[in-house]
Amino acid sequence: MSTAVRVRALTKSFGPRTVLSGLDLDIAPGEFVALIGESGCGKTTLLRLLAGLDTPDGGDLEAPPERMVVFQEHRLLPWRRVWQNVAVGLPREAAARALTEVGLAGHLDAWPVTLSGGEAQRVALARALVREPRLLLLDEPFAALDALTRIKMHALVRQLVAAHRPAVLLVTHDVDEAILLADRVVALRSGRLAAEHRVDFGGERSRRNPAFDELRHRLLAELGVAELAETR
Ligand SMILES: Nc1ncnc2c1ncn2[C@@H]1O[C@H](COP(=O)(O)OP(=O)(O)OP(=O)(O)O)[C@@H](O)[C@H]1O
Repeated sequence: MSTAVRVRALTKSFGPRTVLSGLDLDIAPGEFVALIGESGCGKTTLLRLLAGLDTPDGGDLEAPPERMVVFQEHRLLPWRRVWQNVAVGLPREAAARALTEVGLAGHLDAWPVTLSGGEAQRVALARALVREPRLLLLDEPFAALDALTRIKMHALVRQLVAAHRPAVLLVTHDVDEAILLADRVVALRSGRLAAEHRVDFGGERSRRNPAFDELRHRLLAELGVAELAETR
């Protein structure tokens, strides 16, 4: 497959509520796509379809079977130690390597209840990446974290994705997060992709770069909230 994800004319309704109505999306191998859109527009619905957790009503959807999801909540099993959560069916050494990569080499034998929110999400990332997925689906994985932890997680995700090169779909409310992490940002509105932007700055990818602010403003305008965002 020359694309990791290929979606055509995808439709999904819940009872009378049409959530996705003819959505097209391609994600190339190793590409990082961020999906933004207002609450309830169908972001998680699309992610669940790509994860195989739900079935579409119509259209075509191709996604690799080697796919892993990280949710907003860590979903660790409380009765398994950290390494056992990461390495279900794999040797302890595989978990140790993955946990070292996320900075938790010292927590292999810890119980999930003893972890901070940020640490638990690191374990969730290790659990996903230890399987070397071709597609990594991230559903607001940092939304419940405090701002400082989120900054650290952004840096970690950039590092992990550069090392493992999965295709990534990140669902987020956070336009800044989308621009900081993704190769391409797509906006979902009225059941379809309403806009897309390649994040292709000359120079560093940071809030200090004027191109960052320019793209941020365009995305907020496309989501219909630019003026509200400017007048806080
Ligand atoms: N299993 C379900 N049964 C009925 N309605 C559902 C179901 N799952 C989602 N919906 C509805 O579909 C719409 C889209 O939901 P979805 O969770 O995909 O939105 P979202 O963009 O991810 O929202 P948020 O950003 O708030 O998480 C919402 O109106 C939601 O209530």
